[in-house]
Amino acid sequence: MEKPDKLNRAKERTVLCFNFEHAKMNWQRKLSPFKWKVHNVTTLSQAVNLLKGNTILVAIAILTASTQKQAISIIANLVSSFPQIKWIAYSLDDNLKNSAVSAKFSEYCIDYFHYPICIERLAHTLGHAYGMAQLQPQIKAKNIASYDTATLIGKSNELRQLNNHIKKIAKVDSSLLITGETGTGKDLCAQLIHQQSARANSPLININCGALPESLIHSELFGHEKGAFTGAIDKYIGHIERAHQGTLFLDEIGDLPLELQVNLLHFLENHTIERLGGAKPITVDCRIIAATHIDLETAVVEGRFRKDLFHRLNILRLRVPGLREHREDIEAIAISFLKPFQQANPKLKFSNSAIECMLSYEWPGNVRELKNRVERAVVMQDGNTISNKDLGHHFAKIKMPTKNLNQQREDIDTEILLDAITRNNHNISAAARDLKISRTTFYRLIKKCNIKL
Ligand SMILES: Nc1ncnc2c1ncn2[C@@H]1O[C@H](COP(=O)(O)OP(=O)(O)OP(=O)(O)O)[C@@H](O)[C@H]1O
Repeated sequence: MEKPDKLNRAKERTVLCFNFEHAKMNWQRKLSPFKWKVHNVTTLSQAVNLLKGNTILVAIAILTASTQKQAISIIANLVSSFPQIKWIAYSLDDNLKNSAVSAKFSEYCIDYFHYPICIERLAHTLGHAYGMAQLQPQIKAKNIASYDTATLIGKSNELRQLNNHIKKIAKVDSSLLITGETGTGKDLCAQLIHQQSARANSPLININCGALPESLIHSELFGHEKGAFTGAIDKYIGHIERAHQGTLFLDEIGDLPLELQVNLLHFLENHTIERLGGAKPITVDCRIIAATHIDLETAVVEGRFRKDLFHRLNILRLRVPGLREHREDIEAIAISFLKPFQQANPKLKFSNSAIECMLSYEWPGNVRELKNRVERAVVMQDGNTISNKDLGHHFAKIKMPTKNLNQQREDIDTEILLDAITRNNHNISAAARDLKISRTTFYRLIKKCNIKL
């Protein structure tokens, strides 16, 4: 077994932790004594973005009986695109019930654990998997283009305009503020701007200001020197410094505590930072993109956000529309979210009722909600067709609009006309005679029912 003390001098290794359960588990704390750096992801696109930018050789999938089907489908996709990765499955249930699906795990995973886990054994398996993966010849990830999630799907005027603005904004280096409701695609826009900019070959560092614990946020952003505070056993390079020559994306900027807003403003004005406990300023050259789903102008008026920082960030502005503002893109976006799952099951599709429900829903959680609902529906559906019920409780209750009398009459007329046309080998005069109506009336009805001859 690998003992933490023996690993003190070992190089830190990286493991991807795909948490299908969104369960709160501090894997970093559990595995750091064994010199593992843990990257947590909960969605396919997060995993792909991470794997595209990092050499990761081992991954753990955390699942339960209810998420195993979704998990195996996603792992199968990731294995075909990133074959270098050795997967280990960890079930939070004591056993996986669906034997057909669980058998698949032996195809894709080198080991399987179930709750409760022995962390030393897991660390041993991870070390073994890492060593095995390193012995493989360098395999280049394939099919990555098909996973290139940094694309805004949609042909509506709103998205066309958004893409145009992105192109223009990518050409310049000024600070940018992206606004829009939660889940609209602000993060995706920041990725696109970075990719299309002259800084594309340098890092895009993404910080969620709302997700960092307040006690850590200063050292996470600005870094610290060894011994700067109790527990600072090593020097730590902060996120801002790591964005040197690239782009720094400050998500949920409205959540940044006021005292750190001062430090950030200082950086924006001087392009220098000081690590905690450090004496000398360090110059950092990076483009700043900030995003918020709250109204920063109101936050300024209410004293929750510094006016001077707001003006520094708000040099360029990009508003991402809510999904209900570009409904015509819903179907195409939903189909794009189904694509990764169609690699495992090519017959998978949406029913007409599912599409109609998606088109009429308000989408308060925007594209992210659509994505989550599609992933959920893939797990819930029984055959190959996703129904409105599979999309969630709310969708099961949506009553499909009933057709009015005229529409129903038109349906019946269409059926009768088509039947007569087929019976009479497409001879319109004969079909009209058959129905005891004139040719003119027949043609009028064909036009009314929109039948293409
Ligand atoms: N037009 C689009 N086409 C395809 N995928 C999209 C589109 N817009 C958003 N997405 C996807 O929707 C998900 C949510 O988008 P994103 O994380 O960028 O939203 P956000 O506005 O930054 O959310 P938050 O405010 O919560 O940070 C992501 O997986 C993103 O790739």
